[in-house]
Parts: sequence; C-alpha cells; structure tokens
Amino acid sequence: MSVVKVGVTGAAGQIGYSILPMICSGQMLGADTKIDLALLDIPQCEDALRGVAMEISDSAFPLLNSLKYGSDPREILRDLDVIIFLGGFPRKAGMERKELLQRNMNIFKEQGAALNEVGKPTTLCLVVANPANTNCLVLSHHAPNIPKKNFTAMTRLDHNRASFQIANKVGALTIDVKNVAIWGNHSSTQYPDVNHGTVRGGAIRPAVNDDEWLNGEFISCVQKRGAAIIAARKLSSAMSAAKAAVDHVRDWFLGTKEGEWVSMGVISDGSYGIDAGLCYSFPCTCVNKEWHIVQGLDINEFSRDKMNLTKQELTEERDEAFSA
Ligand SMILES: NC(=O)c1ccc[n+]([C@@H]2O[C@H](COP(=O)([O-])OP(=O)(O)OC[C@H]3O[C@@H](n4cnc5c(N)ncnc54)[C@H](O)[C@@H]3O)[C@@H](O)[C@H]2O)c1
Ligand SMILES: O=C(O)C[C@H](O)C(=O)O
Repeated sequence: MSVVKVGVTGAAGQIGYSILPMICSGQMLGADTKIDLALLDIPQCEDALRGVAMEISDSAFPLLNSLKYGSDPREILRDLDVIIFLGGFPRKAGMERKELLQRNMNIFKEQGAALNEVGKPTTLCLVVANPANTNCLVLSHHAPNIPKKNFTAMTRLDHNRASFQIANKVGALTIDVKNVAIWGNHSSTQYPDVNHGTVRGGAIRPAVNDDEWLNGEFISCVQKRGAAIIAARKLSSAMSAAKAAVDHVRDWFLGTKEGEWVSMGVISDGSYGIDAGLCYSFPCTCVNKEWHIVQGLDINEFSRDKMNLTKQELTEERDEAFSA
C-alpha cells in the first residue's frame, strides 16, 4: 500500500471539519492509499486543532498512517505530497471578496516562503481560501523552488454547482452531466460555460431548450451561489467546498476520466488569449499528476465577452496583490 503525505492548512475551520473525514476514509486518494496527515492552523486555534486531532484519532480510520498538527508552517508543511490550503480569513455576509485580498495576501506570502524552504519539487498545492485564484498566484510567487504547474486554485465547486443546475433543470443526475466549464475567477465574474457540455450523452443546449435561462439565470445562479449560501447560513459553504476539494485533488492525483474534463484554476500559459501568468480557471484534463488545458474549443462572442470580464477582474486582483 502506498502512503501519501497530505497537509491541510486552516484545519480547525469549517471546511477542515468536513474534509478531514473524507480524506481519511479514502474518498480523495482511494481505498488503497494510506495517509500521513499534517494539520496547520494559527496559534490562537491551537485548542480547537487539538480537539480536531483527537476526533480524527478517535475515528480509528484504517487508512490513517500518522497524524501531526501544529502552528509552525515550516514544521507542518515539510516534505508533503499534497497540500490543501484552507487557512485564511473567510468572507462574511455583505463583504466583497476583493476586500479580503490584502488580508489573505500576507498569509499566502508567508506560507509561500515557508513552502519554498520545506516543500518538495513534487508537492501539489490546491488553494481553496479566498480570493483563491490570487492567493494561489501569491503562494506560487513566493515559492519559486516549486514548479508553477504544482499550484492550482479551486473552481471545482463552481463546476459542481453548474453540473447540478443543468441536471436539475432536465431531471437528470449530476453524473449524467459532463464537461461544463468554469472560466476565470472563483468569484461572481466567473463564466460557467455549457456550450461544450453534454447531458445524458447529448449536447446541453438542445436538451435544456431554454437559451434565455442558460444565458441568464443559470449563469448568475452559479456566479452568486457562494453569496446565497452565506446569506442563508451566515457562514460560507463548507460541506460542498470540502467535497469539491476532494474531487479536485482526486482527479489531479489519479487522473480525469476518459473523454471528460474538470475545471481548475491554473497558471495560464496564454491559452485562449488569457495572459500567461494569471491564475485563471480553464477546462482541464489530468494525467500522471499533471493538468493540461483542453485545447481547441470554439469560443463564441458571448463567451469571449464573459471570459474577458473575469480576466479583467483577475488582472486587477493580481495588480493589487503585487503592488502592496
Ligand atoms: N474556492 C472555493 O470554492 C471556496 C469555497 C468555500 C470557502 N472558501 C474559502 O475557504 C476558506 C476556508 O473557509 P472556512 O469556512 O473553513 O473558514 P474558517 O474561518 O472556518 O476556517 C479558516 C481557518 O483558517 C485558519 N487560519 C487563518 N489564518 C491562517 C494561517 N495563516 N495559517 C493557517 N491557518 C489559518 C483559521 O484559524 C481557521 O481555523 C475561506 O477563505 C473561504 O472563503 C473557498
Ligand atoms: O466564501 C465565499 O466567498 C464563498 C465561497 O467561495 C463559495 O463559493 O461558496
């Protein structure tokens, strides 16, 4: 049985509480992979983190090989294979995500510096904490010893949300929906694109047969779903975010299914006219722990406008993050 070293930052938080049992029960890396788990949170959350660690131990997960936790990133992030970055300051009701930028940027600057010292060239990093795309860019910038392709931001939750909306509209299951795509930022400017997707094996547009809904309500529902959950729960999404992070890492690590793609925030190589260096969500396939942007999709004028709008927001976020 192989052993994979998995780190989770912000492990004492809400998403942490949902994701840790998923990781330890094999939902992320499979039932034949043991887990060495390393949990990081800030010193102020030391008691809460210790409590989470006690619960993990008490769950007696057969796949858990070892468990360590603490507040020193240089100790906890050392030599890991995969790190899920949840640690940050979450958006509260009424806050715009951009407002979080400065606060979270400093966290990712420090963690990038730590990772640069104690990470491996093969460490795969998924940034969930918002603003996820720009935090990811800042993290990678401060960890130059680790290849840029090892840093991704989570837009899988948006991808899953879009798949559910389509399935629900036509009375199918989410598993029947393939190849929706999220372009751009994990924010309200993201563009959920159904033009290349299928439901029950046929193209989504004719199956839905309601372009007004697809071009309007569907897009804004997916774009604003995070805010709607905050308004309803008074807390940001946690269960669905944990599930999406597990989906993202599983597909990255173990590979996407034949003929299917997933959405991932990755550092652009210039594909589809998106400036190289921006952390932008693209449809991607994964093989051998490497993602590849799906090439050659036709982009119509409607899509291009929306892709440019979210690109513009990411450019502004990046400029703000690096001008401070
Ligand atoms: N990308 C997405 O789809 C998506 C979806 C949902 C939530 N999020 C984001 O995920 C993040 C986590 O959400 P949550 O609900 O678990 O928040 P939370 O506040 O419950 O937990 C965050 C945890 O991070 C810890 N933390 C803060 N600074 C840290 C640091 N420097 N090092 C290590 N840990 C640190 C906090 O102490 C806390 O325990 C938030 O930024 C949220 O906005 C992203
Ligand atoms: O925390 C947020 O801003 C919302 C979260 O990213 C989500 O999409 O549910």
